[in-house]
Amino acid sequence: MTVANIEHDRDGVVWFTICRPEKRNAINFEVMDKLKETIKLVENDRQAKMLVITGTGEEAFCSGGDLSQFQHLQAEGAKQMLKRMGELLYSLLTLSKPTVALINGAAMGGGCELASACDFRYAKSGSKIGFIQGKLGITTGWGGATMLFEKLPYAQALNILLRAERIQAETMQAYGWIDAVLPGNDLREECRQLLAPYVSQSVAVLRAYKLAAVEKWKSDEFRMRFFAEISRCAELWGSEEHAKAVQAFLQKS
Ligand SMILES: CC[C@@H](C(=O)O)C(=O)SCCNC(=O)CCNC(=O)[C@H](O)C(C)(C)COP(=O)(O)OP(=O)(O)OC[C@H]1O[C@@H](n2cnc3c(N)ncnc32)[C@H](O)[C@@H]1OP(=O)(O)O
Repeated sequence: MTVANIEHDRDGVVWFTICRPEKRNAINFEVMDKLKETIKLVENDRQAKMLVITGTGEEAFCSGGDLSQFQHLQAEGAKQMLKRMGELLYSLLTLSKPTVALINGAAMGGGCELASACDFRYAKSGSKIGFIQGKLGITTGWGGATMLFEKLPYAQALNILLRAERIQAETMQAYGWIDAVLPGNDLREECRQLLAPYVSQSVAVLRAYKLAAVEKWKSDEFRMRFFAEISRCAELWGSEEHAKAVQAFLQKS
């Protein structure tokens, strides 16, 4: 069974849908491979104008890293996993076409980092958003804090990270992280309507603006900060606090 679907629509939008509703669309290594393939495709396909990332089902957009798979990783394995997804989110952040996270339900942990790498975040009303890493005894491990500090006012970003709470989409819109809250009766159609003015532009125009926007993130200094965050998370991964929090979550659910 496929872990993610890749669809092209007639407007030039590529839809990447994580298909693991039974794990609330958690990201495992197979999802990473599919995401890598999709980012490359959108970057190189002359017909592709935009990328939308979403999840299957009503409950979750993405619940972050697959704890059932990643809990067994030793220090070096965890570091490699975090760096591998970090590279992917860095290439998503700096992609030369506009990107959207269509948040169809809860976004937790790394799910928030995936969404933070996108240019726009549209959420179904009532979705819960949680940069909850602090409560798991870790920090954002895929570059999420670095991206948050780029995209939100400093105190707002720090507030979200330090609280590590589940926050309603409507509140995250007031904080500036969500760009549009949608009713969600037909979420994809509601998203398509928001994208219509963008996809009426040529690929060349969309690409030129996107390149202007992401140039600042291509410096060595930015990459250094992005991957230093990942190394700090890797150091916390093997802590007793993290192991206990993951065990508690997996046993409860
Ligand atoms: C690795 C990178 C790191 C980072 O950089 O941030 C991370 O991402 S750490 C992971 C952070 N995520 C979490 O802590 C898990 C968050 N999940 C939840 O809070 C909830 O599952 C939900 C997303 C709010 C959905 O709640 P609900 O609809 O009530 O579903 P359940 O909680 O009952 O879960 C159903 C089912 O799915 C399994 N599940 C959910 N999330 C994960 C996950 N991240 N990894 C693995 N499995 C996950 C859960 O265990 C249940 O399984 P079963 O009991 O077998 O049905």
